[in-house]
Amino acid sequence: MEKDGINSFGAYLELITNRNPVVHQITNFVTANDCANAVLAMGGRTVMADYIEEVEEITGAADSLVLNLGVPSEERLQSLLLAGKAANKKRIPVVFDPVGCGASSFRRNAAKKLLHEVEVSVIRGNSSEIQCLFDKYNRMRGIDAETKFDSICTVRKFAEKTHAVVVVTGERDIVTDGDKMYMIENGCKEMSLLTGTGCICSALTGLFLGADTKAVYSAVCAAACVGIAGELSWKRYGECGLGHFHMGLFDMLGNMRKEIFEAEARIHEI
Ligand SMILES: Nc1ncnc2c1ncn2[C@@H]1O[C@H](COP(=O)(O)OP(=O)(O)OP(=O)(O)O)[C@@H](O)[C@H]1O
Ligand SMILES: Cc1ncsc1CCO
Repeated sequence: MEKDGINSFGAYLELITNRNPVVHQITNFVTANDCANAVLAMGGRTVMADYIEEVEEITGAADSLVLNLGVPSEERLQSLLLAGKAANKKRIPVVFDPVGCGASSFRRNAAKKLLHEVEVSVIRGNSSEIQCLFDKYNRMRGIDAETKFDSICTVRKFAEKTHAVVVVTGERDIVTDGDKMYMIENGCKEMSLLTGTGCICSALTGLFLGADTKAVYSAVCAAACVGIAGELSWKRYGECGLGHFHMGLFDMLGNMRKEIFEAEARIHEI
């Protein structure tokens, strides 16, 4: 496992269990429960609120904010913007998950507006979503990734342009802050049979950020944790079926310790 510049992943896991950061997530009804339980399993706390009258106050009391575009509406977009701006004012780190951002012009415009008005620390999406955000491709039929995003240079440029850490998940996850670039090889193909593993990755990025971990390491740790949990759960429960595999993810996230992480993580600086 590559460790240059990453002093101790174990320490980042311990930061979470010592601090129990509160992650405010404005997310979608498809995956909200999984995102909440993933954060709890790893030792964090979470709150989900999107009513315009309370969203800034609740953001202000959190350690990090995750903005997920999964089921957008005009009202929810207002909430995302208000929360994002409240977080920026208090220097609370923000993760943006542009779920299905190419699926409609409303989502595309919403994602653009959000990136324009809110300073985000990390953007995490699948290859189609990141492609769409970078204006390389504007066409997408659904929510999940369809095409391979293989231009490492484009991801790096996107990070430079947005001053955010950019994460592209998929068979291999790519994380860059525009300078350093990491590849995470954890995960298994069966993870795409469950909806929400990407949303969980974004939620856990918020968790590491909320424990004061540097953005690029937060993103690397979160991607590796989800991938490891997926692999271990499939190994243990795959033969039972997708339901057990799904629940097993939370068992494995809950059991994630420094030793397991360091034995299982396949992280390379590229
Ligand atoms: N073919 C694969 N092989 C290994 N890991 C995979 C594969 N496909 C997805 N993953 C893993 O699944 C997780 C989610 O990645 P993915 O790119 O599928 O997110 P997503 O499309 O945004 O998901 P969702 O929208 O369902 O939340 C990541 O940890 C990723 O590494
Ligand atoms: C399937 C789906 N539709 C809106 S959000 C979501 C979960 C994947 O992010």
